[in-house]
Order: sequence, then C-alpha cells, then structure tokens
Amino acid sequence: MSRRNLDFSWRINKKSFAITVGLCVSVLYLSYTFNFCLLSNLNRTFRQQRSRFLSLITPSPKTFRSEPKDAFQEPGKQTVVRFVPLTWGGVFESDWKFSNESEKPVDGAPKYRFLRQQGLRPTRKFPDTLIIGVKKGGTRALLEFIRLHPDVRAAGSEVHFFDRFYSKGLQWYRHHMPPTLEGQVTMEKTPSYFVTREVPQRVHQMNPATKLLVVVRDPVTRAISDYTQAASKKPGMRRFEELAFLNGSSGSGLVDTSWGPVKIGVYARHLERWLQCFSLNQLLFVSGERLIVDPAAEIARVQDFLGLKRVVTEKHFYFNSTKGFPCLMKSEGHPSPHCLGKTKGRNHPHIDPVAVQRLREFYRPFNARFYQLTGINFGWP
Ligand SMILES: Nc1ncnc2c1ncn2[C@@H]1O[C@H](COP(=O)(O)OS(=O)(=O)O)[C@@H](OP(=O)(O)O)[C@H]1O
Repeated sequence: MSRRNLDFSWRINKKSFAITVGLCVSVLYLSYTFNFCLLSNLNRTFRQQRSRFLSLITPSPKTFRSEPKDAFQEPGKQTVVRFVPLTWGGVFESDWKFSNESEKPVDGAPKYRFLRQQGLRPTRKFPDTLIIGVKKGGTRALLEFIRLHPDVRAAGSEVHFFDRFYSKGLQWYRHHMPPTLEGQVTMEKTPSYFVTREVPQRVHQMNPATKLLVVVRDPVTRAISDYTQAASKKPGMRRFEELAFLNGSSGSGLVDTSWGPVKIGVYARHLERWLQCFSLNQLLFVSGERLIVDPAAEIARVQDFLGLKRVVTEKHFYFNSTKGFPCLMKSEGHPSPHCLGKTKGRNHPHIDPVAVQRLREFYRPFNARFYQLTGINFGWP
C-alpha cells in the first residue's frame, strides 16, 4: 500500500474513533441525567407521602380562617376554625395497595398496616366501657362525640349482645368489637341495656370493672321522641295521648305504665337494678339536654371519667342553626363538617298540654328519686 493510502485510512479510523467516543459520552450523559431525574422524583414523592402521613399523626393544629357553610356565626364576627387531626384512617386509603389478603389490615383501615410496621398489633378486646342508655336520650350523639378521641374505638352499630344475642357467647361479642391497641378504650352503645332486667348481672359477669355511661333526658320529652320514632315507622299509629293513658285519654289521668315509651322514663327503677351489681362511681350520667347546648362540657366530663386526656373540645363542634343541633367539624371517614343523620333531631308532633302536664306529675317522684340516687339534679320540669 502506498504511503498516501495509509495516511488516508489512518485519518478515517481516527475520525470514526472520535465519533464513537462522542456517541458513548452522549449516551452516558443522557442515561446519567435520566437516572438522576428519576431518583430525585422518587425521592420527592417519598418525602411528600411521609410529610402527609406525619401531618396526620402530629397533634399540632393548623389554624386558618374559614367556617363550614352552615356554621353558626355572630354577625360581623369572623370565626377562627381550628382543624385538629383526629384520626389516622381514611385519608389516603386509596394510596395503599395490598399484594395479598393476609397483608390486609385487620379492619380494612390502612392505619393498621402502619401500626404493624411499628411492631404494634391491634386486637379485638371486650369493651371496657358501655353506653347503656337511655333510648332517645342522645346516645348516638354521645358515641359520635367521644369517638373523636384517638384513644377511643367503638363498634359502629348497636351490638345488642347482653339483651338479644347473649346465647351467641362472649367470643361472638368480642368479634363485634373494633381492633384496639393497648391503652385504647373499647366501647359500644346499646340503649336497651339500661332497661333490660338481665343485663346488669351479665355485664358484671363479663367484667365487674366495666364503666357505664348513661345519657338521660327529661322523661316526658324522651317518651314523645320515642313515640315519634315509632310513628315514623308505622303509619296510622294511634295518637300519643291515646297510648300514654289508660282508657285512651289523658282525661282519665291514669298513665299507662306498661307502655314502653312511658316505662323507660322511670329511670330510678332501672338504676336501682344496676346499683345492685355496680357501684355508683362506675356510672357516669350525661345530661341529654346539656349534650345539645354545650357538647364540649359534657364530653369533658366523659373524658375525665374515662381517664382520657381532654382532646375533644369545643373546636370539634359547630352549631348548625338549620338543624338546631351541634354538629361535627370532621370525624373519621367524614373530613368535612357534618351533622348526625335525619333520624336524630326529628320534629315532634303537637301533644295536648294537659297530657304533658299529667305525665310531668307522674314522673316527678321518680325523677326526685333518680336525683337522690345519682346526686345530680337534672332540673326536669
Ligand atoms: N348533636 C345532635 N344531633 C342530633 N340529635 C341529637 C344531638 N344531640 C342530642 N340529640 C338527641 O338525640 C336524640 C336521639 O337519641 P338517641 O341517639 O339516643 O336515639 S336512639 O335511642 O339511638 O334511637 C334526638 O332525639 P329527637 O330530637 O327526638 O330526634 C336528639 O334530640
């Protein structure tokens, strides 16, 4: 090969070598940039998820000026609404994926997965606290308000173990309780417990140290509320006045004490049965009337009684003037302001004032006995 040809091929090789090196450098640079972006994106996503989670479990409240659409507000005053993180569950449920069934949290809430990762294992325990009554006293409101507390876990619906399903056994009952951690209060509410003869002894057998909550309300209003509920389920029901008195009229003056809505209101009689099994200091009486006008004050008493820190305060409530009742700023599963359902806070029918007066006279001695037993004057008319 001539020297000229050799020079030429050497120049071509040099050029292709330079192109190859250039290409390699570009590929390396591009792949480095791509990986860097990918890593920093992953890192950012992780940090966002982490701070979302921490903001849920950190008790420091965020303060901002706003109020629910229908919140009660004094004219000219701007309300400062403080949202306090109440629970861990429900908020980013959709962000959690479970690869198999066994990995699923005990009651379907993602918080349990986090707890398990921390070595904490919630288990189902027997309730240590019961809301035993009274029917139409405000038991749902009490349960929904107290379960705002992060250390309270409650069965959502009435279990009726001690009055209807006792034959199913204690393990059946325990299975109806929500999973709880050590130190959390397990609770259920079944208002018919207060008036069912066998219940005090059965509860005592399960745990003689059970704490008992009783929401009481003026027995006359309670009876009317009870009747209103029954009438809403059974169209064509006879009038309240006909059912509450013997001979079908308040003119007779004789109260029909066998009629359920009347009988339940004789609180002293029912309480005497409970006091045969439990000491008075195991019972807390909540005023149904005060639970409406000052829910925070009543819930403070309940938290003290249960040995809980006062976490649920007036900041958790607002007064809904349309409904005429206190409602919640938020709760587990309801991140926005909401009230109890339509069946709570119904309009009552007009009742003949003579019948109301007669019922008041009937209840007066029983109320006096109830005040004496509890040491509280509820001030019912
Ligand atoms: N915040 C709030 N919102 C709505 N309702 C409230 C509230 N607080 C107490 N109440 C009163 O609760 C009454 C219903 O009582 P209960 O929940 O014990 O009823 S039940 O026995 O479970 O059926 C219900 O009775 P009625 O007014 O007759 O419907 C209410 O007066």
